[in-house]
Amino acid sequence: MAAWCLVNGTPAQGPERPLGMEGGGNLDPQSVAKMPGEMDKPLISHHLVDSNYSLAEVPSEAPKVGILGSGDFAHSLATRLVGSGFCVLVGSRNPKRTAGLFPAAAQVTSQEEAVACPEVILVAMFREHYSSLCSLRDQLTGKILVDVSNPTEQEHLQYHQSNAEYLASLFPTSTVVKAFNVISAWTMQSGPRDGNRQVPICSNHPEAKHTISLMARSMGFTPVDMGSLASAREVEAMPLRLLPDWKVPALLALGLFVFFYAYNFTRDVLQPYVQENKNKFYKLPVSVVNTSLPCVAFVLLSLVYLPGVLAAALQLQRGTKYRRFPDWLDHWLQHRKQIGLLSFFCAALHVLYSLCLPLRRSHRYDLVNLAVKQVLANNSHLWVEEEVWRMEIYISLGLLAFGTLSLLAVTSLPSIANSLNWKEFSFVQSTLGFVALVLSTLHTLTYGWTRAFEESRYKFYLPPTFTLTLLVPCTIILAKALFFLPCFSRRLSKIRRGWEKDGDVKFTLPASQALAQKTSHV
Ligand SMILES: Cc1cc2nc3c(=O)[nH]c(=O)nc-3n(C[C@H](O)[C@H](O)[C@H](O)COP(=O)(O)OP(=O)(O)OC[C@H]3O[C@@H](n4cnc5c(N)ncnc54)[C@H](O)[C@@H]3O)c2cc1C
Ligand SMILES: NC(=O)C1=CN([C@@H]2O[C@H](COP(=O)(O)OP(=O)(O)OC[C@H]3O[C@@H](n4cnc5c(N)ncnc54)[C@H](OP(=O)(O)O)[C@@H]3O)[C@@H](O)[C@H]2O)C=CC1
Ligand code: HEM
Ligand SMILES: [Cu+2]
Ligand SMILES: [Fe+3]
Repeated sequence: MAAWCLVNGTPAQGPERPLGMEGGGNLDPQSVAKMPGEMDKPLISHHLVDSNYSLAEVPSEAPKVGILGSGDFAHSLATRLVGSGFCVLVGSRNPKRTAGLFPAAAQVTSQEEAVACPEVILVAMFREHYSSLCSLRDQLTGKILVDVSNPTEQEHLQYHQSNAEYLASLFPTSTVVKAFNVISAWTMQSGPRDGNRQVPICSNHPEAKHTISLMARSMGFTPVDMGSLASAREVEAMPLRLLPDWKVPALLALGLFVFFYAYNFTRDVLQPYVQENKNKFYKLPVSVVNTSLPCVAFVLLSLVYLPGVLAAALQLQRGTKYRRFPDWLDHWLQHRKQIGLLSFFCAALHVLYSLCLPLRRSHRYDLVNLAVKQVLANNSHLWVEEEVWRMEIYISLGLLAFGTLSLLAVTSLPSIANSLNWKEFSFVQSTLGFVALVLSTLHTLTYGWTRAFEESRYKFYLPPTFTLTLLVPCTIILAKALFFLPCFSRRLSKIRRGWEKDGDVKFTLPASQALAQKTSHV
């Protein structure tokens, strides 16, 4: 379109073209040639570092960028851009008042002056004030306008047109690019420390998008192409979402905690109070929490491995892998990472709480009281062999389970996950994760021992808490064992290689591969 042709009057010189500044002729070839490789070095461009200039004396050949607005975000943008070697012009309705707030190198002037020279203008204002810029329309013709705005949740619902598209409709002769809205003023000012913050960018003009991508890159961000300006609404919704993938798993964990806490409160505090008139309220902060947390961790861990079993069962029953799983299962499969990490978090808290159990004063009083009782009863040696073994074993199994879970948690860090190949990652996540589930189950079983069968353990007719948690994991372990039987495992591996029960394709596996499949999957 015409607007864009004006900006990019000269033909492209290759992918590392400078920031669309060639039109103005104020281009520094050296700094441009270095740009992509300089990301890991300080972001101040060479002439600012090497010279004895004060920052106020920016060489005139630095690429020029205009900013409209003098608020918080404008200030952060100006600071970052000056630090990245740009010549910044800030356009304010009241330059005298605001000039003192900006770095000396940024020139604060009237709006008209700020947009006269630069080819790129960042609009750091709120949507409702865009229309006040209409008097600048002629001067903005052919220039790139960058919309950095974030709508509030209410605005996002109220307007069907994104802020960027609205800006584009006000300035049909300019090119509008959506960028930088996901970055907070703080990050913008301090700079991304790991040089890895992503900035989604979209525009209807590929050249303008490319220009702003290079600009983002030289500011230390990683541009992500989001396509045309029609995506702006989606890009504007991004900062409105609060940890979207974590919402359901976190609510699930919270719900389980509330349930188990109420259950344990009823059994361990309410029942003694009501039926035996004993005051056990001291158990609320540590004891009841440490009976609830491990149950949450254990249930969440089994919920990580249950959907895999359900998926396999469904495939076996349907006799094909070419039918979509139901939505709930699909969604569940996709949230296993979050559920698993929450399980790890609860398990880690359980470990810390468990280690602190003997530190409590209540525990010391219990010990002393027991000792006094022993003395009065004239018992010199208290040692129940079975109890000793039970505890040694369940503690050890708990430690092993937690160690294995830690491995899973570590490999889910992106830096570690990226260094593993697919097979290694799935060995840790799928195989070791299942081992962790088995170890946790054994830990819980040895902790529970015969208590599930003792009538005195049923408070208010409620069974001991751990019995509630065992059903799902035991089902999973049984199902996995079942799928390991040759008749099921052979059928499952055939299905996963594309065989269909009712299909025309007859599929047979080479014997050696059938064996490998059997051991790798279930
Ligand atoms: C502390 C912790 C951290 C975790 N971190 C991560 C993480 O970073 N990333 C992550 O993804 N998960 C993570 N998880 C979740 C979990 O470890 C993984 O999802 C794990 O791979 C699940 O293993 P699985 O054996 O149940 O399922 P999978 O091996 O994924 O298999 C699930 C099901 O998918 C189907 N399937 C498998 N292969 C095929 C095929 N070729 N064709 C068709 N269908 C197939 C089958 O029905 C199978 O049963 C974490 C868990 C924990 C506890
Ligand atoms: N703060 C942040 O962390 C982030 C902000 N953003 C976006 O950046 C934009 C600016 O945000 P922010 O800097 O925080 O807001 P501020 O309120 O601090 O700044 C807005 C600026 O707009 C200018 N302006 C121009 N015309 C008008 C007008 N008619 N009425 C009022 N002000 C006008 C003002 O500058 P002057 O008086 O000099 O003309 C004012 O300083 C918003 O769209 C926001 O969504 C995006 C990402 C992060
Ligand atoms: C270092 C590792 C661990 C240690 C030292 C440990 C220790 C303990 C202790 C001391 C108890 C008894 C709590 C009480 O007296 O109320 C217990 C119970 C339990 N633990 Fe662990 N544990 C560990 C790891 C785990 C892990 C990884 C899980 C599962 C994810 C787990 C699940 C449970 C469960 C379900 C109970 C039964 C809770 C109840 O019903 O009272 N533990 N553990
Ligand atoms: Cu054009
Ligand atoms: Fe979701």
